[in-house]
Amino acid sequence: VKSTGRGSGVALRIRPISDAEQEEGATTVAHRLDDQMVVLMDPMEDPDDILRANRSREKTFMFDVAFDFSASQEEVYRATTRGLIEGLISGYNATVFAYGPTGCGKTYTMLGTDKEPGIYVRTLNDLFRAIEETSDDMLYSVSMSYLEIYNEMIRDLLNPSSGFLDLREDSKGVIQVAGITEVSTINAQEIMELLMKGNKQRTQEPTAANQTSSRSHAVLQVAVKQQSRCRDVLQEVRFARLFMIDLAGSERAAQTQNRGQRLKEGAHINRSLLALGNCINALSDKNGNKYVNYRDSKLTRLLKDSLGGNSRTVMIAHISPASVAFEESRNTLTYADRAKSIRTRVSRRSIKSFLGVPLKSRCINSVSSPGEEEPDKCVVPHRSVHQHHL
Ligand SMILES: Nc1ncnc2c1ncn2[C@@H]1O[C@H](COP(=O)(O)OP(=O)(O)OP(=O)(O)O)[C@@H](O)[C@H]1O
Repeated sequence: VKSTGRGSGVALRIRPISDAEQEEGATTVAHRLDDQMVVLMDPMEDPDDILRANRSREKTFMFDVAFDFSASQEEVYRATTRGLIEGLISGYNATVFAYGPTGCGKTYTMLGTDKEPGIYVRTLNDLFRAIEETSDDMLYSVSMSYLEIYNEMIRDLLNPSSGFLDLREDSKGVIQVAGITEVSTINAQEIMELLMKGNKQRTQEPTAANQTSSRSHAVLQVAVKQQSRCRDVLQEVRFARLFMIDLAGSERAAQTQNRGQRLKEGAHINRSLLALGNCINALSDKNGNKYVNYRDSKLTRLLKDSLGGNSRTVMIAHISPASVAFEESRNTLTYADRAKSIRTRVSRRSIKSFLGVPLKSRCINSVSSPGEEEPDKCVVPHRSVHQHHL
């Protein structure tokens, strides 16, 4: 399997067809052709229509890596996320997104089940192992937090009673969630229990498309601080953050027959997804002179340092193989296809310290995003690539 490696990339996962889809009489219209290619067939077009048959019935898409029902959780983890760990413990930020319509397997990929744990736990296990291997020379501290963004409000999934939390910029210019619970356990079983419990706190409501549809974006944040054990030289304290994000369903509000509250949620969900898409679009601009508007949503503000020039970004897009999901699958494939050009320049974020005492300077961010000094001005209109969500 070709891996997204240590860099950025886009993966596509087609989940198994569900019993409900089969009962509806759905056929399979999305197939993985090889390690990278996926084909989607339009179920509405008449296969006997010779004139049109070869023109529009099938569309193929190519990704860094493609999975179908036969892929194990371990395979998906290895090909998409494992390669980010080495960077993380060397001071590079990274972000992994699960994107796709409701019920297509985002939570399955990220959280998974007790028997088939997903990317969260596999990543943390490997991170702790990697840290142990280098702990003779380096001193590490790892902390985790788990939050949701629902209707543009942030809630602590490890302590939901704490109400809505604010984003703040700390003295080093790093965006933090004020008052969030930070956990530093390294026991995998404990972590899984915490995350399962936290996930149950996510705002879920039935939509016509999915009985337990997640209406929020769930964000698992892992912060790694690292310092050389050698105390008699100018030391460097390195910080890096990994965000693993289970996005809310990307489906159109209309498709789920949502009204009132659901529609409002749809608009907010779209606001974050739209802002995310616009940021990715601007970041992937070949000339690098597009303004990246992180301020448009809570999600992109939180991810500012992890999407910019300083980070690796992996998107895992999810689709159903069923004919009944054709429209959504096509929209998702198109969105993911456009996200493919995320190719961020990576630099290491660090602050110097002397004899273990950190200097109170701002973090040195050697690559700044274009236009960053003028956060409220949009210098280039964004391409409207995500209109299918509206
Ligand atoms: N690759 C897979 N293998 C087996 N079962 C899967 C797979 N992907 C998804 N499923 C099952 O499909 C159902 C829906 O998946 P899941 O809850 O992960 O969707 P989702 O995209 O997170 O939806 P939402 O946006 O509503 O939260 C679940 O029962 C899940 O266990």
